[in-house]
Amino acid sequence: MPHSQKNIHPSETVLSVQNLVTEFGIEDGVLRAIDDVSLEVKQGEVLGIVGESGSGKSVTGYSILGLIDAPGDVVDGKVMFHDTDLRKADEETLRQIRGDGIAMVFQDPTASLHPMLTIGVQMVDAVLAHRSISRRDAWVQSRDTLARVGIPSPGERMRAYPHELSGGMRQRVAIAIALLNQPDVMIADEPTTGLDVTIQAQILYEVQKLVEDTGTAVIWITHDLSIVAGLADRVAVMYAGRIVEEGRIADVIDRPAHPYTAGLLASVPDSNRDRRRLPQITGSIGEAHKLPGCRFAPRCKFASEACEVRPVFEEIAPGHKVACVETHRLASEFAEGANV
Ligand SMILES: Nc1ncnc2c1ncn2[C@@H]1O[C@H](COP(=O)(O)OP(=O)(O)OP(=O)(O)O)[C@@H](O)[C@H]1O
Repeated sequence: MPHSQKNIHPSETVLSVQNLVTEFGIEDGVLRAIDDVSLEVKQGEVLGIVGESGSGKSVTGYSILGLIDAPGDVVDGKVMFHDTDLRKADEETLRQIRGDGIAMVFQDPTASLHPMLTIGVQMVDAVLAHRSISRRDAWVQSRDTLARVGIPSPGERMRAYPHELSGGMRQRVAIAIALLNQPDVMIADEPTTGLDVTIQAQILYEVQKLVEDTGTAVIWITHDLSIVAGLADRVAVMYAGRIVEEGRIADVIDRPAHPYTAGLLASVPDSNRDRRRLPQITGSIGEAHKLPGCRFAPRCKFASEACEVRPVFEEIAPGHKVACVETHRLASEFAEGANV
């Protein structure tokens, strides 16, 4: 079916993650890399997952797809893809769903491309792994998908080897391969990091168009809030393995309710807003995974004794959730700022 003919049902939840916990055995015990993570995406929706290095974004993506290997293990939670519980699915079902139902684009495009095979051969094989169509039709579909992600002269690029393409082109090829079988969900893990900002913007624009045309739901993982600001419908902010804030992108950007989100926003250069009143964050995640209470407390200017208990992740406005007992102090700081 051509992409544009796919029926889009924007209210349909395609992927739902409930209370997911993934741990790694490490030298001095167990690291709970993600701790009670819940999220969902609907058809045609873009969810951004944002947080600094070590916050658990990639582990979330890998856990969804059942790609966590020893010494790691998904120890609790549910991952529902439509009606299939992926944690209970057998290897054959998972293999079919990976690529065909949920596709992942990894941080390093080179890692997912075979250096000795042309782009065309790799794409055609990826189509034929999931579809019984002729090689010629698979070739045409591959070429058209390259064109959709903005690759010029796609027929010629099909005959090229990965090393003959620039980093930006290779990344587009990786995204095209992920989209080849019209997956219901694409999980993209920092796929534009390291690319020139103009090329990043182009790729984001093309992804947005694709989402509109095909209804593919996208989970876009990044440490850069400004990237999801222009791309996502909703955003989940992660810190040391937990989601600390989630909501519609405009709500989170205009009224951040967690001091960590406010700190991330403060680091985004934005000439249209006065960010001087936002609390800057210093330090790093460090040993935060070991804290039983709020893991951000050691870096938070609003921290109090109340933060020694794990904050409840609760709704503060329709569709806007936060895990912070001192969020009112952040809000009053904003209010004071508005009066200056
Ligand atoms: N194979 C592993 N063994 C032990 N710990 C791991 C392993 N993979 C990830 N972790 C730990 O899990 C935590 C979350 O890592 P993750 O890669 O998901 O973070 P991230 O937010 O994606 O960061 P980055 O942007 O650097 O990729 C980190 O503390 C990391 O050290």
